[in-house]
Amino acid sequence: MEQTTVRQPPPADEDDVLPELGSPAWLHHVDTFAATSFWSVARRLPAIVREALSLAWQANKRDTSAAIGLNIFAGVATTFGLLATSTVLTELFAAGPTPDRIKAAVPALVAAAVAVSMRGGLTIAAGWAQARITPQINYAVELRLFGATTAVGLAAFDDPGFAEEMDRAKERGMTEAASIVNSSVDLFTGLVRVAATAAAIAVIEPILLPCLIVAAIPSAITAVRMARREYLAMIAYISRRRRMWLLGSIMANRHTAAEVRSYQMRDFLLGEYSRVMQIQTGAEMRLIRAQTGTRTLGAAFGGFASLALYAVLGWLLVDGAIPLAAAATALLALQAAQMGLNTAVYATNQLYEDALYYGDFRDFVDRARERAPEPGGRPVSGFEEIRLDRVSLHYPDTDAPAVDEVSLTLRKGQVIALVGENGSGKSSLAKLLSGLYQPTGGRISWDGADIGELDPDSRAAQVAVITQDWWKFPFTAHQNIAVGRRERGDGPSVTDAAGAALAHEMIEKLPKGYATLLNRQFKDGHDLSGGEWQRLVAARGFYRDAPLLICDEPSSALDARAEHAMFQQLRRRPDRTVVLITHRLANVRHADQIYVLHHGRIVQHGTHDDLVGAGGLYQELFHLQASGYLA
Ligand SMILES: Nc1ncnc2c1ncn2[C@@H]1O[C@H](COP(=O)(O)OP(=O)(O)OP(=O)(O)O)[C@@H](O)[C@H]1O
Repeated sequence: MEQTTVRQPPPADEDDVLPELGSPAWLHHVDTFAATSFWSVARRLPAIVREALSLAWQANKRDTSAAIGLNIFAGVATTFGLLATSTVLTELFAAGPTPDRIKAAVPALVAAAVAVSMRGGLTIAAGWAQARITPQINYAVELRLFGATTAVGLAAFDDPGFAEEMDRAKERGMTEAASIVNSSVDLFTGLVRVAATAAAIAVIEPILLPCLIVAAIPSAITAVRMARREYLAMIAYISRRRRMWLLGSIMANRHTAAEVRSYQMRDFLLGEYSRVMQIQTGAEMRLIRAQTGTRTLGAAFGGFASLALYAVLGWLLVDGAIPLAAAATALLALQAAQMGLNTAVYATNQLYEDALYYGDFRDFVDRARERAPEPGGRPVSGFEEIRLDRVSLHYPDTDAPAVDEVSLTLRKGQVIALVGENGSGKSSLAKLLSGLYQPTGGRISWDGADIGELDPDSRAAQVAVITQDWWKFPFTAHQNIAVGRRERGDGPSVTDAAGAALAHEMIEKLPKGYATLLNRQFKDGHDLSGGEWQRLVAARGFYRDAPLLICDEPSSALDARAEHAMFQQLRRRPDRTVVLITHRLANVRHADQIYVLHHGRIVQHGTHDDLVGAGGLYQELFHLQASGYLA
C-alpha cells in the first residue's frame, strides 16, 4: 500500500485564527447568546413551545392533539397508580393478621396494576402520535427552505453572508423544526409526570414539594450552560467545517480528479486540510474538556441536593410526622418525579439549543423572502423595444461598477453583439438584460414601461439564456432540453431544438438516445464532452423559444462546423431579438449593432464595417484576431 507522504503544515497554535475564517457578518447574535442566563432561557421557553405547537398543528392536527391528550391521561394514570400504591402499603403495614391485611390490600393492588398498565399503554400511544409528526414536519420545512432558496434573486448569492446563512439553515436549522416539536412534547411529558407525582406527594406530604424543586435546580443550570457553550462552539466550527468540506469535495470528486493530478495539488490540498483540521480538533477538545467540567460540577451539586432531600424525608419519618407507608410511597413518588424532571430538564436543554438553530432556519427563510422579487405587476408578452438608460451595476464589496452608465436600445428582431476584453462587463450587462440582476443605477424599460412595473415571472418567461457557465444537470438528455420550457405547449419540439443546435444526431447515438441519463454517478449514466454539452445547452435555449435570446459565449467549446451552424441559427428568426456575446469577432460581422465595452462603459458602437473603418479598440481586436488566420 502506498504511504501517505504529505508535507506536514506548521503546527497550529492553540489560539491560531486563520485569516480566512474571521467572524462573518451572520454571527450577529453570538454575543446575545453568550450572555444568556438561565432565567432568560426559561423566559424564552413559552415562545419556543408556542412556535413548536403551531408547527406541529400545521403539520397534523390529529397527531398533535393525540400526543398532548394521551400524555395528560398518562399523567392522571400515574397519580392514581401512586395513590393506589400508597393505599396498598397502608393496608399492608396496618395492624392485624397477615391474610386479612393482604385481603384488604387486594382492591388497591388491582387498581395500582390497572393504573400502571394504562399509563404504559397511553405512553406508547402518545409516542406513536409524536413519532408520526416528525416526517410530516420535515417534509413541510424542506419544501419551505428550497422554496425560499430558489425564489431569491441571483444577487443574493453575491452577498458573502448569504451562502453561510443558507448552509446553517440547510445543514442544521431545517432538521431542528421536528426536533423542537419533539423536545416540546418531551418537556410536556416530563412536566406532566412531575405534576402527576407532585399531586400524589401533595396528598402524602406537602413539605416535600419545595425540596423536590430545590433538588432539580443544579441539573437544570448544568443543562443550560452546556447547551449554550455547545452552540457558541458550533458557530465557530461552521466556517472551518465549510472550508474542510470544500477541500474534501475537491479531493474526492471525479470532476476535479484530473486537474488535481495534472497540477500535483495533492500535498497542497492535504496540507491545507490538516491545517484546518488541527485547529478544529483543538477547539473540539477544549469544548469536551469544558463540558466535562460543567457536567462534573452539576452532578456533584445534584448529588448533594438529592442527599438533602432524603435527609428531610428521614427526619420526617424519625420525627413521626409521616407514617412508614406514606414515606415509602413518597420515595417511589420522588423517584418518579425525578425521572420526570430529568426528562423535562433534558428536553429544556434540547429545546433551548434546537430553538437557536431553528431560529437560524426561520431567519433565513424570512430574509430570503425579502430578497425574492415581489410578485404581481403588469404581465408581459413579447416586446417591440427594450431601452437601457444610463444603466449601472455595482456588485457589493467592489470598487468599480461592472456596468457603468450604459445606454442602448434593443429592437424586436435585431441581433445585437456585445464585445470587449475580459472583465469589460459583457456578462454583467447581459444579466441586467435578462433580469437576473437589478440595476443599481439608471433605468431599464420594456416598451416604455419601467421593469419595476412588470410582473417578474412573465418578464422572465420572455428571455432565454444560453450561458457560458452551464451546469451539467443530472437529468436525461430529453429533460436537459425540455426543462427550459415547462409551461407552454407551443414552440419547437425537443428534437427540433436539438436539431437546430446540431445536438440531435449526437443524442440519438447515446446508449438510450434521449432517455440517456447524463450523469456518471448514477447507474447507466453517461457523460458528454464539453462541446456536446454546449450543444445541449444551446438546444435548451432554442427550445425555450423566447422573444429575447441571450447567448453568452455560446460557441466557446464548439468545433468549426457546429459553430457555423449555431450562428446561422441565431439569425434565422425575424421575431426574435438576439444578444450575442463572443470573443470571436468574425461571428459578429452580421450583427445589426455591435457595442464595444471597456471597463463597464460603451466606448464604441455601430456595424462591423463602421467600427473597422473608425479605428479604435474594435479595429485593434479584430485585426489581432484576423492576423492570426492570415499568417
Ligand atoms: N458576482 C460578481 N461579484 C462581484 N464582481 C463580479 C461578479 N461578476 C463579475 N464581477 C466583476 O465584474 C467585472 C465584469 O465582469 P463580467 O463577467 O461582466 O465581464 P465579461 O466582460 O463578461 O468578461 P469575460 O469576457 O471574461 O467573460 C469583472 O471585474 C468581474 O470581476
